[in-house]
Amino acid sequence: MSVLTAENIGITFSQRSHPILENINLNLTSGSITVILGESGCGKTTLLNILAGFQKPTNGVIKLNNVPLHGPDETRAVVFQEHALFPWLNVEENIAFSLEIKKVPKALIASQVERILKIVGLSHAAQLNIWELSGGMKQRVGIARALISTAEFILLDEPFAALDAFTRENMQKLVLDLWIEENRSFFLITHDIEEALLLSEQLIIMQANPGRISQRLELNFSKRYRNGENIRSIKSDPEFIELREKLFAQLSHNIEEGYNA
Ligand SMILES: Nc1ncnc2c1ncn2[C@@H]1O[C@H](COP(=O)(O)OP(=O)(O)OP(=O)(O)O)[C@@H](O)[C@H]1O
Repeated sequence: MSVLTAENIGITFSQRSHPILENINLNLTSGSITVILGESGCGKTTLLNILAGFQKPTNGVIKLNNVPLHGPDETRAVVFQEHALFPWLNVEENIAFSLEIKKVPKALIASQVERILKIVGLSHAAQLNIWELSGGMKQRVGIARALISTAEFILLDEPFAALDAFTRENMQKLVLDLWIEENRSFFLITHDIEEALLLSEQLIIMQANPGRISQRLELNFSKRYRNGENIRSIKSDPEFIELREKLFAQLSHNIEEGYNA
């Protein structure tokens, strides 16, 4: 089992006097699903960039199985909020791109792409151009590109922010299905309290100025989905609603405190 660890992560940007992140400690184990929830500007994307190896922290270290990591590598793949797809390539070419670069044999690429298209429900759209896709389909291509890699850790930065409520719930279902079927670790940033509650085994709540972890919750709503309960039934459960309202009140209090600071 692999573990990606953030140890005492802090970062201060040179043009700012105060730290953006301070003393962040995290453990992501393979097969787990972790969600980060926090107000705008508390440093969620910065933390994801540090975990991905795109950004170097000022303090602390990212480790994989206790070995320090010093940049991006094949163990971590990122799905961005903006789909970051290549508009001049069609759906299957976008998904195949990273394998083409590595000069993987054509037949192997074709079978991998076919497998991943099936997993994300896009087999019918393999030949479509990117501009012919809906927002949800584009985000499926983004996820497919991460899944075709061998990355054990899939890091998703607010992947569904731009989607309507129905498509969003469809995508939440896709993430849960992938988590159940693929033995990988998912780390997802969201602003959406319902999404955070539904998708996380480990829910990390962050506060701003400096960005820090204010709370960690172990939740079982995702496990209830794994055990066969449907998403609407979970989201309308009184326990879910009570926790949603509690977190809403808590986060709005944090934001008001931030305004008054
Ligand atoms: N490279 C950088 N240089 C200077 N400041 C930066 C840099 N990257 C991020 N910041 C600042 O760090 C803070 C945290 O930004 P970040 O995007 O990580 O927050 P966030 O919680 O993801 O926000 P949102 O939810 O709005 O996307 C912001 O004030 C941002 O302006």
